[in-house]
Amino acid sequence: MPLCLLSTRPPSSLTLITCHASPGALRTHPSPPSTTSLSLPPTPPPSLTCALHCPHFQSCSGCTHEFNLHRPIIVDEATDFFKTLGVSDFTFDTCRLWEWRCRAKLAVRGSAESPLIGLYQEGTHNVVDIPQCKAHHPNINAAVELLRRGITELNVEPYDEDQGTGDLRYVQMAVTTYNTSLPASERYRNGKVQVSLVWNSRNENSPNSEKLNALANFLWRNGGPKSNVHLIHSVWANFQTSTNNIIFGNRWRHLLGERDFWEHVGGIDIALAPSSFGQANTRAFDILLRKLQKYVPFGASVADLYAGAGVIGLSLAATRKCRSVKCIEINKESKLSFEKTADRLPKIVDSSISWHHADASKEPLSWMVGSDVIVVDPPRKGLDTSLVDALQNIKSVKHKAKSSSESPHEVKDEKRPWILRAREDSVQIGSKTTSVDSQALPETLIYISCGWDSFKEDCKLLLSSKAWHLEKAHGYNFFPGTQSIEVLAVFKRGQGGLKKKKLGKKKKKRL
Ligand SMILES: C[S@@+](CC[C@H](N)C(=O)[O-])C[C@H]1O[C@@H](n2cnc3c(N)ncnc32)[C@H](O)[C@@H]1O
Repeated sequence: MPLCLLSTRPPSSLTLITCHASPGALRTHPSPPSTTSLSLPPTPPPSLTCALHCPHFQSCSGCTHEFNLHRPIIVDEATDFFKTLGVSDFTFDTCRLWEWRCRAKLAVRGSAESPLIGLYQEGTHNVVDIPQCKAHHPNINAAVELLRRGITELNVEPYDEDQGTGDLRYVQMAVTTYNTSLPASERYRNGKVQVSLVWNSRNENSPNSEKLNALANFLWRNGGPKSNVHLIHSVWANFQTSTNNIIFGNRWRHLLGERDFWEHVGGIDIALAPSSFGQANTRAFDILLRKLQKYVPFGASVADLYAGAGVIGLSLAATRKCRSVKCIEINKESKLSFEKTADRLPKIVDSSISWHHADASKEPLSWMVGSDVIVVDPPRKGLDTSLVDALQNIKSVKHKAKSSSESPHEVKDEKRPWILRAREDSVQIGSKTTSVDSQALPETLIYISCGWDSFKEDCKLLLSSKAWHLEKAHGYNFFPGTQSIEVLAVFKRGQGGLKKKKLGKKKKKRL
């Protein structure tokens, strides 16, 4: 009997919705338990075919609903929301339902004899072990089991939050599914795991670093290329001694395996350092990127705000032959990954590409003016207020920009420290002389959101200003098992609906 049937939680919806999961999504689900009965069991209702079937559902906080994974209830709300705003063709892509998570940050607690590696129980700091997590890529679960063995055999003490003692605090597991020596159909299943051990010490010279090296060697010996099952891509250490809730410290060390971690999404090879933001659902992100590309005109100039390692901007540079791409990101650690990715773009890409270490909320207009398309992909809390303000007042920018032929970030006698810092940490790739109309205002705003509530607020604010209207919206099942969806919304400048109505009236008069 599937474990979900033992659950005391009611199904999240009593209505049975037809399962629209693509065959690819369903194929990856573990086969149902074999039966000794000669007669075939009745076909399960769709809610069960698309159910989580995870033994940790009751205790783990990672998933919040276990039925109808293909269609979180929030999709109905999103469909209605967009309809009231004039977009009646909102689409929702089901994506992969199980084993979708290629990036996980897990707490390590308990004892060396009995380690707990997993997520906190809802509302507590008690860690729940999740060895059979159904959301994880299977090789994350396998690497977690290997780590568990290593901790026990080498007597590595997990972190004790109350005392501030112990060695291993967290582990980040990131899977690369890009291995060109395998046929494409086998790459996902054979993903390799980059393991980052978050170690409770200042640096690699601290007294407990021998244990760190021993643990890294254990993982490499038993999961590296010379082991029976090659599972581990590389091992990294991050050093963190702070008592707050921030997982990573500032110091990273590459210990074993390949230094560079490559993935292939949005038509390009991307490098991702463990310190840089990476999307957890690689395959769903690829589907979203391919849709996004269709909304960017060929040859456009693009500003990619909240850019991380610049994956979106660089994918657009390559696939839409953009005139220029400007990526703005607050995390300095993403710069190196951006440079590596930009270096591997096809040689025919002839855009002016730059990455800026900057806070997008400071003088946001200066990043927008001169671009045809703005892409924003903020964290869950949504856009910074100053950015919403700037987008709302975009029309009034024209004459301000006219007073200077250069963007504020280019001014020669600049004294503002954050702009000077941003300049120092910036990277320019390709020619800077590409002709960009420095006074042009963006015509398209593409908003990618992982926070539905904040998106709704930002969306209402943008539309209320009448500076933008909503043209299209798509949803993606980035986090099956939860009520979160990823949204791709396309806004166009001005009041499209009103214009159309006026146009309609004129036509009628002529008739
Ligand atoms: C959801 S991630 C998106 C990253 C990237 N677009 C991608 O898909 O890989 C949000 C990014 O915004 C960055 N960020 C957060 N606040 C920021 C700010 N005020 N200015 C610039 N970047 C910011 C974070 O460091 C993170 O890399």
